Amino acid sequence: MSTSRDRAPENADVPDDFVLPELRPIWWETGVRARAEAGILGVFAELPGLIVKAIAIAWRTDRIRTATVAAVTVAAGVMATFGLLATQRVLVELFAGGPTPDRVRAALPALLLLGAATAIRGAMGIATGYALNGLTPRVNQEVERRLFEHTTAVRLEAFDDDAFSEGMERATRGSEAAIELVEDTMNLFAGVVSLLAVTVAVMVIHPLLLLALLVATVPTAYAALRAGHERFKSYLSGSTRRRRMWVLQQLMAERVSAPELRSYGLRHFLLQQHDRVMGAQTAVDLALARRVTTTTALGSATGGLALGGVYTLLGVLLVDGQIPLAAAATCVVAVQAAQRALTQTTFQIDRVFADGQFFNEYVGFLERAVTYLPGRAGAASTPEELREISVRGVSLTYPDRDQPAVDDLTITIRAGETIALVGENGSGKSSLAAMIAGLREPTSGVVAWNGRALREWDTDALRARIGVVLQEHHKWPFSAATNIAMGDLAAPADRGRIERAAALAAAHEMILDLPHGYDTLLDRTFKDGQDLSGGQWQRVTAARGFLRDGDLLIMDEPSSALDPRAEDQLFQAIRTRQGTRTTILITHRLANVTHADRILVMHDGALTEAGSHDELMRANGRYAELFTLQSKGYRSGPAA
Ligand SMILES: Nc1ncnc2c1ncn2[C@@H]1O[C@H](COP(=O)(O)OP(=O)(O)OP(=O)(O)O)[C@@H](O)[C@H]1O
Repeated sequence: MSTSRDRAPENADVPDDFVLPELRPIWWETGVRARAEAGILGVFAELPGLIVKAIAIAWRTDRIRTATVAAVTVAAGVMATFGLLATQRVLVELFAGGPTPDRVRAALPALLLLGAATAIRGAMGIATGYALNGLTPRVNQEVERRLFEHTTAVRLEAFDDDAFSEGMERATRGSEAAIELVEDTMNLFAGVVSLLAVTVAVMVIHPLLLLALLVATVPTAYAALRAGHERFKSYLSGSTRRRRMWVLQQLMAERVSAPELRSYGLRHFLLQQHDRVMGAQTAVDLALARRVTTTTALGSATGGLALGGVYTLLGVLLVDGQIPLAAAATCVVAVQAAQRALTQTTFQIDRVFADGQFFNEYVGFLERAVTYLPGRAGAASTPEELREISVRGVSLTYPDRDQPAVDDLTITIRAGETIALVGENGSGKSSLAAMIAGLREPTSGVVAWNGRALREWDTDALRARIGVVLQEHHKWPFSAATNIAMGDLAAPADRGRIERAAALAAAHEMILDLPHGYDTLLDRTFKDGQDLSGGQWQRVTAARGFLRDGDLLIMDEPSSALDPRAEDQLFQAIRTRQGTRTTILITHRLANVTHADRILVMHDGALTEAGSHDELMRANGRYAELFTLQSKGYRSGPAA
């Protein structure tokens, strides 16, 4: 009997229920979704509001360029009207009776006028492009800057709110869409002005021709909008498939999945899933191509028939002597100009609508972000050197959680003390430390620095006095030296200081061994970039905390990935702070906390024991139990 082990995974068929589950809707489809759902009438209803928004950002960013684009576009439209009227004049003269040289001579002034109008219009087109090219990068800068001013200032709580984090992703796309929205709006404006120009010219020549113009252009324009609608609808219906494709593409091409893909022989499995999803997508794309071709063909056919009708009407009017030959010929030119302007306009309407949705996300996000900005109680003052931190009746409950992570906790820490926070996973140590560091605000109670609540001090000045080495540290994509220097960017980057901080964290020798020493770029995404091991990263992170040399240093699990020698070196460095600087140390390696002035034991968010190592061992409580448990592992040798 053959078992699954006998079959090579390369040849195994993929069971149906292995297909990827549906992913949550993706932000970049916002515009598409809204466009597909709005229908053509909905688009027209929302368009004015979006246009006003686009003009408002452009105006705020650069009034001169915005006004230039608008004025020059209108002027170009006026030139287009002149051009058409001049065309008609030329034709009137050319179709008049008499010898040809005389007719050409008579048409010459109008011909010169036509040449001038065309040249000026061309120059204005260049001027609009120039002003627009100068405007959009500035819009981009302004919009992006505003976004990141908010994302870097909001309280950490914002990142716990799913809607906020998702909104941030969308807003990033929205900030890019701002340029497109401004460009689309200006192009739409140009299209509408061209249409108006043709309309005015045609009305001047003969009012009846306006009707002819409408009949000849509306079916094609409607077909273009409908085809656009079909495309959006099809795109939306393929959204789940596309997300699956996207995940599969990542899984098959990324560095992180590469080792398991090979060791479990997942190549065939993933390729088969890819074929399946891609096959379905291709079928949908082909069906769409058929529908779009039919719609545009129908539109063109109707437009062609209408145009035939218009030409017949022109013929009848001509024969009847109601319009001169020149006017009829100009009408033919005008219809062609109107069709070009209409193609531009319909295309831009779709784009303004779709890009406008993204920009709406951006605007909405900024409005929500304001509610997450840190509040201030009165004028904030600059904190003096730490004398005492008091935590009074502090609780913290995370959103969507019933149980508080920290529950009515009160402690006082005096300057120079080394405090160890210990307790089982999830007991609330990191949450408490985050509140002491001013990174999170308590749900109730107060954390005070020298007797005044943290929120009463200037946030930046307060944070400058605190160094935090986080359990979930960030791997900054900069050189090793910069990664450490970031601990105190206010001070000049001094290599000696950086190296001393690195030495305290057992990172100096290790960094010297890197290909470019302290200048080694710590990110493989970049050319010549290197990655570090978990423990090596932890040393760099601790060095950053030492460099800051704050009144208070909070170290959350700084040694979880360190080898015994590095760990010993790190804790010796922490001990040198004792008596002069304040340190809060969170660790599960209890052998490292025996020197602490006080050990605070947390359980389910509450403080259950406090005292020195000897006191807690004598008390024989939870700490003694955990310490004995851990030290037993070191004492007992291999089983006989
Ligand atoms: N951002 C968050 N959102 C929701 N709940 C959270 C968040 N961070 C922590 N928690 C929850 O709060 C509780 C306390 O977590 P905390 O990280 O403070 O514990 P800890 O004692 O530091 O744990 P560990 O020893 O594992 O680091 C846990 O139940 C955890 O699941």
